[in-house]
Amino acid sequence: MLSLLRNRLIPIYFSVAVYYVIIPIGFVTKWWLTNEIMAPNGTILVTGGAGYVGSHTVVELLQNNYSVIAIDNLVNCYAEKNQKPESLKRVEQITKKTIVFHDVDIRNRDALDKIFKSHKIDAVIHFAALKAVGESVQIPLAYYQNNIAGSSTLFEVMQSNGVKKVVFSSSATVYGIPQFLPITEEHPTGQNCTNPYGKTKYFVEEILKDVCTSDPEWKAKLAKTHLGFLIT
Ligand SMILES: O=c1ccn([C@@H]2O[C@H](COP(=O)(O)OP(=O)(O)O[C@H]3O[C@H](CO)[C@@H](O)[C@H](O)[C@H]3O)[C@@H](O)[C@H]2O)c(=O)[nH]1
Repeated sequence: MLSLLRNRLIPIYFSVAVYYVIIPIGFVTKWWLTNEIMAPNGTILVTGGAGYVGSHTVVELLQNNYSVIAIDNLVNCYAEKNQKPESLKRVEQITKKTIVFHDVDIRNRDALDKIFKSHKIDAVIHFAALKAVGESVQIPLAYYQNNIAGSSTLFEVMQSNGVKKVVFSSSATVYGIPQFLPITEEHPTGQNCTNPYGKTKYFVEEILKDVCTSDPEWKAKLAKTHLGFLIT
């Protein structure tokens, strides 16, 4: 009797338990972990991905198992001819992962559209912008063209490709001269912007608010940073 149990029944019950209980629990747990606890690891387009904050963000994304497509027009970073920007080469060294990179200007609608059509992009983190306060006073039109027209083109291409999630790298300059301290998310924006750079960030925030109001599928986060630190 004992040997029948040991030799036949226990192995059979054990196999049935593995097949019908343990393996399904494993699959359900994996599904639950990937879908409920961690956000599904999708593909993020990072504009201005070769810049200071952009490249650090790319490191975080890769280390958290997102795939990254970085675009940059190289106006404020170094790259040898036909090569990835130096900052992204270093990100690849740190993370031991590969970044898809396109040398593209966000005002170039056709090039942007091609990127959205050739990759399955889940969301965009938008850093590409001119960002020097003093320079923006001297060449305001360049700032309005790059930062506002560029962002608007990017959002149009996102919309026409059904990508409606964006994190926008704004700036604490949208608060202007603070009306109270510490500044909170309730602090008014755009009232005392002291320079064209800050105004471009304020206008793009307003564009995104209007887009989200017009279409509830759009989700936008406005990250206001100062000297690389997230303020609100
Ligand atoms: O039209 C443009 C303008 C700039 N860039 C690129 O965008 C990146 C911007 O990065 P960087 O100049 O290093 O600025 P950061 O200090 O990283 O600025 C980040 O943080 C600022 C707030 O502190 C935001 O205003 C900026 O949008 C955001 O990129 C650079 O690689 C540029 O080459 C573009 O691709 N297209």
